[in-house]
Amino acid sequence: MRWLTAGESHGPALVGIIEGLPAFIPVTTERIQDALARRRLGYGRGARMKFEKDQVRIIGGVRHGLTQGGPVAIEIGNTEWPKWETVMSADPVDPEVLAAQARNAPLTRPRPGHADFVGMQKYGFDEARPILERASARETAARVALGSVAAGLLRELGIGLVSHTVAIGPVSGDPEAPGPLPAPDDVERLDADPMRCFDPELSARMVAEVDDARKSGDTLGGVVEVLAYGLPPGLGSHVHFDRRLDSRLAGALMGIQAIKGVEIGDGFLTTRRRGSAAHDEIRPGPDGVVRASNRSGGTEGGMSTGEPLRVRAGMKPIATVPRALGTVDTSTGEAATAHHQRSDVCAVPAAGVVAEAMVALVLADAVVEKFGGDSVAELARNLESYRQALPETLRSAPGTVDQ
Ligand SMILES: Cc1cc2nc3c(=O)[nH]c(=O)nc-3n(C[C@H](O)[C@H](O)[C@H](O)COP(=O)(O)O)c2cc1C
Ligand SMILES: C=C(O[C@@H]1CC(C(=O)O)=C[C@@H](OP(=O)(O)O)[C@H]1O)C(=O)O
Repeated sequence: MRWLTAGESHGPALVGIIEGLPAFIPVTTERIQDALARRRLGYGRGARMKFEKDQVRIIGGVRHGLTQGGPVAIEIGNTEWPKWETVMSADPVDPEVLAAQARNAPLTRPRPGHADFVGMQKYGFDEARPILERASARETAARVALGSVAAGLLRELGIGLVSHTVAIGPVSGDPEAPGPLPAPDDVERLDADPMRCFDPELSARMVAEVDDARKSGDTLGGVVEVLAYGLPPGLGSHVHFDRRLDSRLAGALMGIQAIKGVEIGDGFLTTRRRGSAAHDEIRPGPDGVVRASNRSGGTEGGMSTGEPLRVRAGMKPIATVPRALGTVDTSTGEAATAHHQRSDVCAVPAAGVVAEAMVALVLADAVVEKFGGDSVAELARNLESYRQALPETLRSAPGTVDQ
């Protein structure tokens, strides 16, 4: 399976293409639109989330609500395009017409924490517009659209995903005593929460933190967690670094704009424990082998164990800080303050939805790789025969975790 996105933040549209998925995955415009609406959720986002709309058009690979086995291409049109038609025109524009556009003023005060400055150095531009247009996390809309196709395949195999916010800035629960974990059935409840947080009391403290940051002209980051239930054991492999499921998940999550850390299971917390309190003991159970805990987060040796997958991604605070940061004006070499028009105060809840999409893409890839098949039915058959072929003493009975 492979996938690709194209498009700029203020371009006419984003495009995503995914190839290598079987036929008969349910995909509709409405489903993709719903997935994209979830990415716009969350307290702390800026004005752009309100006035800009995502317009979904499936342009290949799907017929009558089902994939056909060929590449699926999805276009996400941008309703703001008419305002940017000249500034972002693909074809050459009369320099006089361009000069008259206030929106085209050269961005020569690169923003620290963005791709602006190093992008200008690397690609040889004398202003940041061509860099920031592609670096913008607007691109994550295309990933979420593709992720919804991948999640559709996983759903057909009984694999369900959910994401939630676990920290905003310094506000988080007790890492040693986490509350109950959400399940895929909790998605609606989570989406209704302003921070997409499972604990209402914690959510209220997160909202207060966002309000406080906004008041002081500042921004926030945080941590999201993605959970996947119903995975078979054995996705990924121990045999090579780039076949490990944990390494593929970490790469995919680090590939989201502003993600600075990834943890699998208890992650860095595990490093503070002794070995006797760090791993998940294997026990015989009435319906198969069970685990005493799931500290590993559902992977061992780079493979899924069959227990719930639990991965976290840490997002740095939004880099376009209203209380503008110091920079250099590259047209003069003088000290200056960075460009700031508007920005999100906090986009962590949206990053959770993007992280969920990235995990869905990695898992769908790993499932297709292990079980193959050109139709969902063939893939499901292959998965079932793998489960059935496991001798009794090697069969897991997952979901028994009591941390
Ligand atoms: C969903 C989402 C929304 C974001 N919104 C903003 C924003 O409004 N302003 C901003 O400065 N950065 C925003 N970012 C982060 C920037 O895209 C990111 O800081 C930039 O790409 C540089 O980060 P990097 O060094 O990790 O690539 C957002 C990121 C995500 C995932
Ligand atoms: C448009 C989206 O996110 C944008 C991502 C983003 C950034 O720098 O990454 C900066 C903001 O855009 P602007 O600077 O134009 O206000 C966000 O609104 C989106 O998520 O759809």
